[in-house]
Amino acid sequence: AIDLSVTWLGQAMPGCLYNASGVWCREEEELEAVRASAAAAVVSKSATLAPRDGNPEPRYCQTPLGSINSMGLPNRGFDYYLDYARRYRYGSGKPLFLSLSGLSLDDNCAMLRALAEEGLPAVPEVNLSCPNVPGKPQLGYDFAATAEALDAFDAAYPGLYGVKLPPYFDPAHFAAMAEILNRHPRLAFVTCINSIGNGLVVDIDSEAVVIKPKDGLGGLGGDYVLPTALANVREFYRLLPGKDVVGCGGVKSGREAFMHILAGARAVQVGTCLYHEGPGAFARISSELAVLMRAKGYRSLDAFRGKLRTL
Ligand SMILES: O=C1NC(=O)NC(C(=O)O)N1
Repeated sequence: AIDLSVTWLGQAMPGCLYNASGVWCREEEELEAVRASAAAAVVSKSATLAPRDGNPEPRYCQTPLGSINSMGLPNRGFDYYLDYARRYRYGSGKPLFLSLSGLSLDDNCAMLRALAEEGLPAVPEVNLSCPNVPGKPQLGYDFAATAEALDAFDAAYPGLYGVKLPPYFDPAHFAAMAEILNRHPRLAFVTCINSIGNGLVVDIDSEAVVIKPKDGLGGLGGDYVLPTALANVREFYRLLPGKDVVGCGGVKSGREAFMHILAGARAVQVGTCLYHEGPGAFARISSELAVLMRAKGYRSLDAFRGKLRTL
């Protein structure tokens, strides 16, 4: 039989797939639908301290090659997701991750401290990479600010945590970021990647952009981002010994999930595809991955994780 289970962060997951933060996870009903599906874990929409309406619509658009979004962190506020984490059925064997995207370092630390006080099994995934709050740069592209933030996170939160990284595009940046991340032993995982920020999709019929915020600039997902996502997974898998890399970007079938794991991913998140297909995508992609593994003679993910061949 094919074993798709994953053991990490001191716990076991029944499979390797779950949602990308932001997709099918803003409302409790959505979170519960993911948990009830073949997804192996659940991550909540990035929380800010206070609830947020987010950016004006239209703010999401699907294209033949994926998606563009400038949601602007619409979310129910941290207390809503903390309350869900208090009532979450951890016995289901599916871990709960809480994505945090404070609008300031103080807000991120306040949320981390509040979570720590609860002593819940929920694991924070701190978002260093939202590209869509007007006027706010992606923290993960400011190395000094990231270094300062991680020191503050270590002081605010005693447990294991992860960060959601933006895509990097230069070996010097992979190295610089890895040097910072490797200073933090309780930073247990990085999720690569968030959307490729500030793309522009043009509709030639209307001769206009397709989303309203930022005059049409938004984060790209889907087929557009797969090679960049795989590069970030493979580079950080090599550069962060002892840490896990969660793959995110361009997964729409067993094939891309296989690629991410081959590149080193411990687990794999699904975003754009989930947005359109719904939580049924997890059973389909899992089945496709199992068929692929069987054809290749792999019985578990450990048999091929990180074994991408070079030439
Ligand atoms: O981190 C984020 N990445 C995205 O692509 N969009 C959301 C958002 O805009 O809320 N946040």
